[in-house]
Amino acid sequence: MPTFRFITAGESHGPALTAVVEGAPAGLPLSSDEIDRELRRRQGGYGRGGRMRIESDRAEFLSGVRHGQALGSPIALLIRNRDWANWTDAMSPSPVDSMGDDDAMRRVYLPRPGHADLVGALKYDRTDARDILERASARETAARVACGAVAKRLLAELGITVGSHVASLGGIVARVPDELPEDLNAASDPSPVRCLDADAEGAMIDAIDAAKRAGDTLGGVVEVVARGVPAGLGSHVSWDAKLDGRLAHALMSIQAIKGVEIGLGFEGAMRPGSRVHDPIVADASAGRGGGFGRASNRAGGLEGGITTGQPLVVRAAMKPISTLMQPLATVDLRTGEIAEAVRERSDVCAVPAAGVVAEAMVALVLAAAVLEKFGGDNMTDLRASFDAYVERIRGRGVFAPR
Ligand SMILES: Cc1cc2nc3c(=O)[nH]c(=O)nc-3n(C[C@H](O)[C@H](O)[C@H](O)COP(=O)(O)O)c2cc1C
Ligand SMILES: C=C(O[C@@H]1CC(C(=O)O)=C[C@@H](OP(=O)(O)O)[C@H]1O)C(=O)O
Repeated sequence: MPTFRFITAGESHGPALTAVVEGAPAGLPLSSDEIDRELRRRQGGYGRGGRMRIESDRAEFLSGVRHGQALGSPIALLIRNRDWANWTDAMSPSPVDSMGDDDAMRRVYLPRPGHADLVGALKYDRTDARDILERASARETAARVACGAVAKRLLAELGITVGSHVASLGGIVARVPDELPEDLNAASDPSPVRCLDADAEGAMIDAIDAAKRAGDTLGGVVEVVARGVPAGLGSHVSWDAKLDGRLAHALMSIQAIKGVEIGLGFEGAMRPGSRVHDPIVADASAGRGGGFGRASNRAGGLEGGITTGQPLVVRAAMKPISTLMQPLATVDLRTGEIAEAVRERSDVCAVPAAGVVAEAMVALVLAAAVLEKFGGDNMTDLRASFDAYVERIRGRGVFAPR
């Protein structure tokens, strides 16, 4: 039985993105409509550039699904790039004769600080940074979101949901209610910046407009919350089994994400232990004959790399977009001469979209952890194993939502 994993391929302006998800159990209900809904969510958000007006992302199943259910074989997904029609020469896989036609071939010699242009060109021995940026581009996150939709469907079958909201943008912090809405996405999606605070939303939109006028860009922080996660996913026994580490890796791998927090995160480092750890309390509702409850969830649903049964709360910090219309200094890759970084069509802010991508990555990590613990090459066996486990830990008084 292969482990649950995924891989993506595709350049930003190539013909398509492709992805393969391996290890989804047979019988998992899957529809391209459900994947397309997630793809649409990722394309939205105030502050995105002209490319999102060209694309209208849709996923096609090429393998692994029949009559609306997974077969247990690798699921191959295709998302076509509409913009490809404008790039067929510049991105052609065939050799080109006119090596001198830089404009037609859209070659990039002026690397942008903050993008992969310079380091990639040096490492891969390229003079044209387009050979690097095409793959470094966050266009790839469309494929991640498609894979994440498969993971979300698997989790939903077991009563686990994953949602997100924008916690801050351009330094403007959203006030959030003490109790986050049960259906987080239903509350955050209607906002153009996917934020739960109407006052902050207006200020965030103004900040994006001001950044755009100034030729500048903005970053922010997104918060992902997974509900219905049973206690016991992940493990303390080895460094690479710890779920907190696996989540941090998955989130940090998203383009432009530079920080990850779990629960209180960095705030916890400023407080004494008495105001950080979550007291263990007797909770009759948690299990037969009394059980173990928690007075708070500052740990964000993880202790020792293992889920506690409380909501999983993780945040990811996104740096501002690196393509600036008032460019920073750079050096020409051909000549070594001082120059200004290339100006390309670009987003001003993509924090709302990054929240949707972060949800996908969290869902993929959780789905892998679920399948690791409960196995099952088909949904019937997976459900039976999951239900038996939930029943057992409830019997021990451990809180296990379902
Ligand atoms: C949803 C999303 C959209 C992005 N859009 C752009 C963009 O339009 N222009 C840009 O320069 N960077 C954009 N980025 C960021 C770059 O992809 C990223 O900075 C680059 O790949 C370098 O990787 P690093 O920031 O992780 O070092 C975007 C990132 C995300 C997550
Ligand atoms: C294409 C997407 O995001 C792109 C991410 C990106 C970058 O440099 O990361 C640069 C921009 O691409 P383009 O140069 O074509 O305008 C964004 O639009 C997408 O999210 O689907």
